[in-house]
Amino acid sequence: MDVHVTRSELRGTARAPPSKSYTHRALLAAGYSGGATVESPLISADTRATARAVNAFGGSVAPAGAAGSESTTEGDSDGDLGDADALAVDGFAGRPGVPDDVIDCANSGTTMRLVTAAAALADGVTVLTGDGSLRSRPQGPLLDALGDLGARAESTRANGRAPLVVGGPLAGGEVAIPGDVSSQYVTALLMAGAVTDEGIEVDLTTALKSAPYVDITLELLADFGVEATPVDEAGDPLDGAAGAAGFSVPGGQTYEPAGGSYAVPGDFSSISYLLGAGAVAAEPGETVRIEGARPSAQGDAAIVEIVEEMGAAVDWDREAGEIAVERAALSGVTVDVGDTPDLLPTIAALGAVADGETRIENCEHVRYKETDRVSAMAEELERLGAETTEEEDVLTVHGSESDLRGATVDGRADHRIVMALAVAALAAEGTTTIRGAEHVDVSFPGFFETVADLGMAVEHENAQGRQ
Ligand SMILES: O=C(O)C1=C[C@@H](OP(=O)(O)O)[C@@H](O)[C@H](O)C1
Ligand SMILES: C=C(OP(=O)(O)O)C(=O)O
Repeated sequence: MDVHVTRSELRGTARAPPSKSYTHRALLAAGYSGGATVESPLISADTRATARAVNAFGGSVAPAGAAGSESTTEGDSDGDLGDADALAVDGFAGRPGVPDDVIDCANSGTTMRLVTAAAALADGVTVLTGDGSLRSRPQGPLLDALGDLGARAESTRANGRAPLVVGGPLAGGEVAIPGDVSSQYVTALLMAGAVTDEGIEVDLTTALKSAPYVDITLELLADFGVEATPVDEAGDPLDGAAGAAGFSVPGGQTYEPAGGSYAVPGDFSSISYLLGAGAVAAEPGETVRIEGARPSAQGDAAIVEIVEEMGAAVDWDREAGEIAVERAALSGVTVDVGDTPDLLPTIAALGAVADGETRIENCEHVRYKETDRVSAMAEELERLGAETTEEEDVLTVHGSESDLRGATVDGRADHRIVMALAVAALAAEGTTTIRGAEHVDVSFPGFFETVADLGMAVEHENAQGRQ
């Protein structure tokens, strides 16, 4: 589906969608438990894939309060989760069953990594696959780690990519893994390790990128009563994942959230587009307000400071969970995205609108996402008239040389590229057509409706024409 975005001014209040990262973990943790309710979950294409996996392992995920609250669907289905504001999860109590069918992780890297480690606990074989994008992403280090721990963990094409074949059961042990490809491997091993007999010690062979995502895992595990600890070179405990040399999770633990339920906070990666849109296009003298922005372990909350550093007036009431932003003339910044890869598209889009140079450093791992987001943003922003320079580990957007004008851009079948281009389109002269806009369904299903409510001039085009 194409959308046409015309330069426009925004005002008003939007609500951030719930966090994708927390929702994946909460659904799987509830699956590892005897059962739990997940309040205010994100229901999107990616989190439905995790719900399907929980069902496939013998659990069930269904809207809470729905008649019977039982999944009435086949084991590998996500059922009809609708837009439920709570999900009732029946767990498989630490022992995933052998799925009846292949698990389709669709477009979701988090699902594939977390579910691969869960599959290694089952007494039998699980097959996992996904869409073309997911089948091109690296799984090798996780497969090697599970293999070293004694599980069967193979890529059918022997290229470290899905389809994957995983067989257990895994008892636990000590294993080495690189930290600079994906933090999701560590998250996967910690979540599964808690229900092994022996526990798992993870030694990092390279420094951890995307470390705040492991902090999200540690925070959620603690809320489910599960202990896991980052450690330094000497094996001494650390407060957080930053700078960790490894992680330790004792086995034989039980997942159980206090009060039987877990509430998902708002998503700061999604907030980055709303905040960016406000900074670029709020009506002069007016604010764009974003609700659902309570502090949590999310590294992507850094977008608040980044937008401020670029010159926008931002007021974050942490207790109320509300951010207000006013438009300003933005200037370029230098940002290290080692901890915050998902912010790269947003920062690049803001850099194209800003005056001066925006340097986005430490971004090699951003090439391993739904698409190579470094190249994707460099090329698509150029179509809008921006100048960019791409190095392996750095993306530079030369804002002062940019005079953005509407054009047809390709969302690359990647939700974050689509949303970031929509932010840039707000400042481009005339109308920008974004191809593949439906992919926002991966993390922010109501994105275009939400920004239209704030005043973005947006028209959808499907087979029936413009709407
Ligand atoms: O664990 C998570 O929820 C995620 C971790 C990050 O991936 P990497 O650890 O692969 O960088 C991030 O990019 C992804 O969107 C979500
Ligand atoms: C990379 C992302 O997610 P995943 O790794 O789960 O596909 C993302 O949401 O930007």
